[in-house]
Amino acid sequence: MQLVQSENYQVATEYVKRLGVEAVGNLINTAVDVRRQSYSPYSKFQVGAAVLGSDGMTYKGCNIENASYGLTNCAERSAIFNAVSHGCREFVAIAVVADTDGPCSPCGACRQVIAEFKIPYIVMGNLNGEYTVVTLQELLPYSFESADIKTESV
Ligand SMILES: O=c1ccn([C@H]2C[C@H](O)[C@@H](CO)O2)c(=O)[nH]1
Ligand SMILES: [Zn+2]
Repeated sequence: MQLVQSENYQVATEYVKRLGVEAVGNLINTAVDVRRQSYSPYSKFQVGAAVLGSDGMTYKGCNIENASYGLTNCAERSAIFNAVSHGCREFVAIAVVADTDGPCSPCGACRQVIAEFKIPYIVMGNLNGEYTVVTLQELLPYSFESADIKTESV
């Protein structure tokens, strides 16, 4: 698949340089590949995600829906939970891909989980090879995090 950057081109180019063009391409291709495992009989909207761990491993995830719609797990959270289940808690970047017009953007719930693990770069793509990269700070500014919980004050 021919990859073409869209949206915040200048700043995204800098992020791609930091991550490495090959690493970004591998993450997108892995997300496209695992998207085929999507269990989405209700929305019929297939999503794939791949997260690169600091251990150098790539962990995959797809969206998994449920007859009780609210129990649906998005591809991004599936990928992160897969990584954590394998003992990986530190990450370099996450990619998400779906059949969207522009790059597919993570939902609010996934943004919060991405923030929990402080994943620094988020690669958003689609099946046409259009993609962009944003930082965690750009994706979810003013995030609520563990440091905000003061258990002593209870
Ligand atoms: O970034 C996204 C957006 C949506 N979905 C899933 C949830 C649901 O199964 C379907 C439609 O929202 O797509 C993801 O996995 N990731
Ligand atoms: Zn989500």
